[in-house]
Amino acid sequence: MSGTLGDLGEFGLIGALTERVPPGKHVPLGPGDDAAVVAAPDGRVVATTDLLVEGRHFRRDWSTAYDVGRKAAAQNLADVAAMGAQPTALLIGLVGPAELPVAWALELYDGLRDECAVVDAGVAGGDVVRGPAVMISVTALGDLQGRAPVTRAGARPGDLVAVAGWLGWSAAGLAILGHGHRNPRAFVEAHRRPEPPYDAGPAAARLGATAMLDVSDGLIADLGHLARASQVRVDLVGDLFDVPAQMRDVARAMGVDPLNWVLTGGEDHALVATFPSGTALSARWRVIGRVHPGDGVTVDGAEWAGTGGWDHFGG
Ligand SMILES: Nc1ncnc2c1ncn2[C@@H]1O[C@H](COP(=O)(O)OP(=O)(O)O)[C@@H](O)[C@H]1O
Ligand SMILES: Cc1ncc(C[n+]2csc(CCOP(=O)(O)OP(=O)(O)O)c2C)c(N)n1
Ligand SMILES: [Mg+2]
Ligand SMILES: [Mg+2]
Ligand SMILES: [Mg+2]
Repeated sequence: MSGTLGDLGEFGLIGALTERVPPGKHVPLGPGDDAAVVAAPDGRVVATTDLLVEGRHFRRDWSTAYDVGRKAAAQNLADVAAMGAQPTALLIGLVGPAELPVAWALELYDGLRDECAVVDAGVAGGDVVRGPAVMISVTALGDLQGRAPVTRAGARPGDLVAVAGWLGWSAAGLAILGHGHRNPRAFVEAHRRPEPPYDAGPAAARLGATAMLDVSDGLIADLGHLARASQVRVDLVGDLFDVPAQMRDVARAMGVDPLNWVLTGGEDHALVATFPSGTALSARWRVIGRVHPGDGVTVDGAEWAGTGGWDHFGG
């Protein structure tokens, strides 16, 4: 569809967007009324929201609208999975200038639709408003399917710390884009379109995970939240992290330490969980450390010097 949001008007835009995204099987009443109705068979709903702001979370010259849509959905669906829940539906707030091409908004919705399809979720509704920059607000809902939520607060001394998914790939991709490059593609693609290991979330809950979160800001920063909530120390074992050769090569060319990307890079939305020692973990979980009495996050017993990850208002 050609033209801009200004050409189409608010209700034309809503019609064009909602036509593109099926509400999905958990939504008996989707877009079109004052609110959507989302099924929650066991009566406990997980709800989470994240904002994406142009220039801060994405750049339109670095990512296509489709990729921004995939990432906006992924960032929120990963939070639902990190509670051990099955995602059911998204609510989308879209802010943009009247000059924004309609095609950009439609492609954004194609990305939202396709990422939702990975977890069998849909888009239940949203809002559109004119504003100076593109901003996307995503609220995700999920179903605990009768399980207790896996919070950040349940880790106990002696537990194993394990990760499912990627670490450092998105940060490497961001660094590559920041240097004005587009290659190696694998990292740039990982930045544009993260692939959270969604089904590992409910699987971890079934395995008896004591705490869990997704890595959005950086492993050390995010584990810091888990350590604080659980009143424990998390010790990571450096030798348990294997940095891929290709990541080492990129880091060498930039004169940086690739372990920094792995330990403090966000936006891969890997799931990190603690499990009672002796838990029979499937191959997708890599053990990276252990929980101890105390506080904070250490690497090989030593405090991590420097920032542990992204802070929107940090120095
Ligand atoms: N403006 C806000 N009002 C209320 N709660 C908030 C606000 N911002 C963040 N939170 C809550 O603080 C916690 C940490 O937020 P955040 O670091 O963004 O989590 P995540 O990385 O999983 O998205 C979450 O439980 C979130 O709901
Ligand atoms: C243009 C651009 N600059 C910088 C970044 C890096 N970045 C932006 S936000 C962020 C952290 C994750 O986003 P946040 O809003 O904190 O999500 P949450 O932790 O709430 O899931 C990172 C690493 C980016 N993705 N794009
Ligand atoms: Mg958040
Ligand atoms: Mg999170
Ligand atoms: Mg954050």
